[in-house]
Amino acid sequence: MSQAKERRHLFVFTGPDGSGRKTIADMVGTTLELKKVLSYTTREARQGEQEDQDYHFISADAFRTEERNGAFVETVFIGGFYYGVKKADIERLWAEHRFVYVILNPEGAHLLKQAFGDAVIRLFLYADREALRHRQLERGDGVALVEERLAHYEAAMSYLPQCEYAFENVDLSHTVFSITNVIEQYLNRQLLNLD
Ligand SMILES: Nc1ncnc2c1ncn2[C@@H]1O[C@H](COP(=O)(O)OP(=O)(O)OP(=O)(O)O)[C@@H](O)[C@H]1O
Ligand SMILES: Nc1nc2c(ncn2[C@@H]2O[C@H](COP(=O)(O)O)[C@@H](O)[C@H]2O)c(=O)[nH]1
Repeated sequence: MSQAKERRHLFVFTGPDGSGRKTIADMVGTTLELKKVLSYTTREARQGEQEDQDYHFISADAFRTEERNGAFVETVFIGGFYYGVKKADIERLWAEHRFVYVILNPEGAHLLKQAFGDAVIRLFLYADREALRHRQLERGDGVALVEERLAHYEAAMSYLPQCEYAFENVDLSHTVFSITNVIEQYLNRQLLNLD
């Protein structure tokens, strides 16, 4: 079997907080039947979030133990909580599905790129600061939380040039359509290689 037939990809949806990563990743993932790699976090589930669907919610003690055991390929500490992705989860999904996706901040995207190289395709989503403020306030996030997230806006935006693709998320359907087309090219390449 040629190497091309074995090619696996991890699509990383990244960008500033509130840029539409979760909404778009899950819409594209559902359309293309991609499997999602779930992060572990020590924060509480928010209203509407579900265990094993949005995150694996675990205690800080359990997180630290797993971290000591080397389970995580990357971890971050944000707003007083730990977040991380387990290497074994990626490998397990890759064993059955060659195309999987994950939603991370730019720091996590960078670390996954370092860990998995060409297998990682970073899709950077963004919109202007005012649009992000408006969208987060509209969904009911508190002013303080929104402003705290926006304080990291410029730092997150500075990661855009390093990503394989960038999309300004103005019209949601248009963004989903554009990203679906990009990922489909990887799926089609895979099919061609199997001929
Ligand atoms: N193009 C768009 N136009 C208007 N609203 C949008 C658009 N894209 C996403 N949204 C809305 O913006 C909000 C933030 O989107 P989402 O939660 O997907 O972002 P995120 O990058 O995952 O950020 P966070 O981690 O803060 O949730 C949601 O309410 C979502 O419905
Ligand atoms: N580097 C990582 N970043 C992660 C991970 N899981 C989520 N995130 C990012 O953290 C912030 C906060 O998320 P929230 O759901 O609490 O609002 C956001 O930017 C996420 O994309 C992870 O495992 N590693």
